[in-house]
Amino acid sequence: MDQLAQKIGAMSLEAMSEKYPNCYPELNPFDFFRAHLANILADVTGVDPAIIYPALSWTSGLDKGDLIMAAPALRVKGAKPDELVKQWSEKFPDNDPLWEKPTAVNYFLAFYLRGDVAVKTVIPMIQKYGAAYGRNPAHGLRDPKDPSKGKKRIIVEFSSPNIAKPFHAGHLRSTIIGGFLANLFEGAGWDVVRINYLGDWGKQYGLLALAYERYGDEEALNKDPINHLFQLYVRINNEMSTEKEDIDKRREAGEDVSALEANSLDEQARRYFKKMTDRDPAALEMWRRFRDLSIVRYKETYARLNIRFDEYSGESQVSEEAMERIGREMQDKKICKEDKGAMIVDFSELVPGKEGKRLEKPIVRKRDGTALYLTRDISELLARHDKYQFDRMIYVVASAQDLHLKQLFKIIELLGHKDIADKCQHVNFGLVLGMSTRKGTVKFLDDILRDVADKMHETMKKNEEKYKQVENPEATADTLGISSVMVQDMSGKRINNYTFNMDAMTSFEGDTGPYLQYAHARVSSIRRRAELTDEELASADLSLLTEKHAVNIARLLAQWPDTVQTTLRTLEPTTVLTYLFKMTHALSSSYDHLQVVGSERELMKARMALYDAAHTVLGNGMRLLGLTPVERM
Ligand SMILES: NC(=[NH2+])NCCC[C@H](N)C(=O)O
Repeated sequence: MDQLAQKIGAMSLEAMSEKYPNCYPELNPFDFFRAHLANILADVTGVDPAIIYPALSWTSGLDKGDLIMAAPALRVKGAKPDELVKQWSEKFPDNDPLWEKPTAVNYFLAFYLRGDVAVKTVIPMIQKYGAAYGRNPAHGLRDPKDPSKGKKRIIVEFSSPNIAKPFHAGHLRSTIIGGFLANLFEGAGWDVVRINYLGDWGKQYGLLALAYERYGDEEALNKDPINHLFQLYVRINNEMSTEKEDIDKRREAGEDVSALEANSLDEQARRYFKKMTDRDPAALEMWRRFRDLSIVRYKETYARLNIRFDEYSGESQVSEEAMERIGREMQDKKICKEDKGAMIVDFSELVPGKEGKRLEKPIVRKRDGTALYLTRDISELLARHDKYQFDRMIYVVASAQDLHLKQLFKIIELLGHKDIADKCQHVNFGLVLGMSTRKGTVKFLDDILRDVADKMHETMKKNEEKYKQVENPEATADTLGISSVMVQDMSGKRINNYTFNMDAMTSFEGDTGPYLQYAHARVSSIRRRAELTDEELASADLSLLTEKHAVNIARLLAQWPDTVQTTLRTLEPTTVLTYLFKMTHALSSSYDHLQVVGSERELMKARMALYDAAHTVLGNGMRLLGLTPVERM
């Protein structure tokens, strides 16, 4: 890049990053192109380049240019925007080595890179950075100019299933999106702490222990803890509802039910859980086993999804003392008040207007003195801040809990910690429809992943030739199955609901996981057949890449680091996925025009260098999403 800057007489890279905010021309080709363009436009328009630089934005497609600028964004007074753009495009130099003379469209200027620019800058850059192309450690630095000041710290809390209950679609989405966000911030130079906040506390765990005492099976527990605990959970819950119905009936019939109630499962569970909160060793030991065994199994599933956690926290880990302390503080600060023996937060009295009403009146302590989900979250948030001193914290939780998290953040603010509340963000998402089976019975994540993998395995077997060459077809089918599920999940905006559709997600038609994997594997296969070394690719004569298809692939490759930067703002996996599918479409339409194997040697080297760069970027994008790119399928 530095050489290029010298050759074209542009300002040095260092000067560029001094002059423009978040400008990293040595890592991001578009920063380089933009900075150079802003300098020219400053001369052409007489406007301060600091205003021009952020006004240069993305186009909706390569046919609309590489960058576009709306004239009104430069705030030139007294002139008509459509006339301004005409003047500016005329004044724009004809001989700039990077940019063609811009075209005026209404009140926009559309800028196109010269044919060879993307090809010659981007391919060497990708060869140099490899897996790091697209990363930019500066985003997470406390001081981007001085790495010795250290990284900013972000907590990503995600997945957070409930022990003994099914790992449902909400947890699956949280796992996929959270894993992706953690990767995203890691690549942007943040110190990332991944926390799994398990649902592992409450009366239902007392009930579960009772079930185990009655019907537990040591062997089944060790073999498949998640399923066994779930079976116990379902059985005891059924029993409890039958019992409740019976008591209700008797009560209606005028019977005295107090003795029955005092000995009911519900009451026994409450007493058991009380023992747990009182730290009774025997009661805790049983619960601890359930928790530990469940975590072992969760870890196996997470590993299949390329996910790990730094901390398995959970509702059980919140200290009773801390909750009591904060409870008193809330009372002193008049944030909560007594209501029929319970403690509630009446937001309508604390927060003016509609917002106060919308936040409702959550309970923070029940009549019997026990804490709730919200109470635990309040303490946990503050404890995390003490422990990690985070700069930012993201909760990846379904939009069904929008209100809960709004209440949580507002209470933190009312406690006098607006600074902490401002660092917290709820990243929400919609529902997955149609995931439970017809009978309404739930499915475990492992079962779903196995079903999808089986389906992919069947498809793979249909092509005998290829199938024989795949080293470990089961493992590949598993990877493809997981990709199917993940890509379907990340295809739309997070907030949208979608329907779990096994046929659609495993299809090779359309923008699916298998199609993305296929696009990646296809480039690998060309590379295998071309039998070229890395040195040969590095010395390829890139000026041979003159075809429109080659140029367009390079223009897209240049956009990757910018796409990652945009994603840091949108926090949407679909931003990355949309880019990757654009890439795969450009690749698939290019193959007929850019033959590699069979072309003359120098041309073959140049084209392979281009495809190899595309292979790197596809792989980088897929790994960022949490997918495992396959080389053969
Ligand atoms: N800090 C939080 N409340 N995180 C979300 C936890 C999700 C909860 N375990 C559930 O399944 O609904």
